Amino acid sequence: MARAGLAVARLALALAPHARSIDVRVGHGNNGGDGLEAAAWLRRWGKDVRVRAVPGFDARLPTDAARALARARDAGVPIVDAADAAGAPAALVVDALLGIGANRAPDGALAGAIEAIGRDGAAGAIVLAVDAPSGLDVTRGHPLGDGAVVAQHTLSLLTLKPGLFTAAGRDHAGTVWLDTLNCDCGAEPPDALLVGAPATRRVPRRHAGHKGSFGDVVVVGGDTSMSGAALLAARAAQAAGAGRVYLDLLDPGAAEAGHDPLRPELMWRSRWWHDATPGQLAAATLVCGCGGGARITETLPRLLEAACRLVLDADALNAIASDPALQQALAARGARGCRTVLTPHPLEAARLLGRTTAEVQADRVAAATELVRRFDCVALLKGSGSVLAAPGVVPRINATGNASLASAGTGDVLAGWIGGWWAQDATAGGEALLEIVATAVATHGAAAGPRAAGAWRAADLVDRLALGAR
Ligand SMILES: NC(=O)C1=CN([C@@H]2O[C@H](COP(=O)(O)OP(=O)(O)OC[C@H]3O[C@@H](n4cnc5c(N)ncnc54)[C@H](O)[C@@H]3O)[C@@H](O)[C@H]2O)[C@@H](O)CC1
Repeated sequence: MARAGLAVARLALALAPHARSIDVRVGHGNNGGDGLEAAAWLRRWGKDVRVRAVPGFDARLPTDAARALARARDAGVPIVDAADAAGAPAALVVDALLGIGANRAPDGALAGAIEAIGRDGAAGAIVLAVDAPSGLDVTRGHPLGDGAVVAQHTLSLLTLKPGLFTAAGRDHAGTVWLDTLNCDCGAEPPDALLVGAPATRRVPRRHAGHKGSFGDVVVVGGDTSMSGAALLAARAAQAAGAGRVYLDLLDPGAAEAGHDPLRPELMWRSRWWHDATPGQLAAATLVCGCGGGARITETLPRLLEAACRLVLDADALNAIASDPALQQALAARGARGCRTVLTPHPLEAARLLGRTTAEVQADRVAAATELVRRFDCVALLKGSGSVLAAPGVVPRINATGNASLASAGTGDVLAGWIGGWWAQDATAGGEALLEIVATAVATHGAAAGPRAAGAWRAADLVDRLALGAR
């Protein structure tokens, strides 16, 4: 706790070196103890620090935290009631109300203190949460009650927690920092791992390569009035570096157009899904479902049967969710050595699992893992902090991207982008396939830029991805 408090105080100083006045909001557990230790350090360093504690906190403090309280008092830190609003507003607020011990909806004085931090933040204070924003379920990433602290920074102690990175977690945690406090936590198996930025391509583009060396992608989708979704996926597959990209539009009217004037490199096919030989189906990487509408359903029995590498998105997932025979066909693919990547958003995942979207969002890692268990696939559950799961592998959480990607078509771009990467590394399965998808998701999110500013038009996003892929 002493080390944790020092780490919090150091980060507070680094984040807000200008801050003269600092409020430390303290609860009745060890998280409060960390806050008290930090308050003592900041006071020793000459800051105007106040502890605002929930009523009766001192009677309930665990032993270490009670010692921290004594140290804060010895350092001269004033300790006032959480509801006491006297004094100038603080420039920095340290949230040490509840940490990983939070296990139910805060109420009473604790809920009031969480609201007060919200008001401080709205008034311009920097909010630094100790270990977890108070009131957040740090495993699953959602508030336990009506509200949880919204911090600009969270200092995670010992380990990172999945709920800081997925569901609503990112909106509450802000920038996440880690201090392991010099403890070796490596012995415990992780619940999930963060996706890291790829250093290099797994498969280099050799000088002696040609277009046939970098894989074929076939995009099957684009029912009436939705051909744009399939076009975006095809353009993204090409931007990823696939050697040849084919577009099989299901809307006969749109297919007649025969080419994409902005990307004439794309090759248009009609009913390829029906006419391709088993060898062609086995050789290509299929991206199926983007804007697929009702017509996608008739393609699925053949593609599930014969396509060796299949990315299933959007309407393909909806069609499978409503048809037990297709579900069986999907689940049987793995045993034949056929690989599948599912890319559902939470509603599509809910349909596949026969649950509500809220149930999926309540535990995103569990939902992705369940998709893998049922369908023997790699599952990518999209949304803030996309979760990736594959058989026998620790799930991953992607930390790139932001709400500028919340616009129509960016999911189609992602499906094609994944297909384009996979086509170049066609033998990958298992963990290697998970890494390919992780890389694709991380780069797709990173292309959004560091902050959510406005919204990306999906076609612009493809151009940005293409630049980054070179
Ligand atoms: N080895 C460790 O576990 C370390 C723990 N540290 C600190 O200790 C914290 C965990 O401390 P605690 O386990 O004491 O838990 P907290 O301080 O997070 O919460 C205190 C207690 O409040 C109760 N509680 C949970 N939800 C509540 C609610 N809604 N309303 C009222 N009471 C509620 C729980 O019984 C919990 O034990 C960490 O987050 C971290 O800040 C650090 O000092 C580093 C080392």
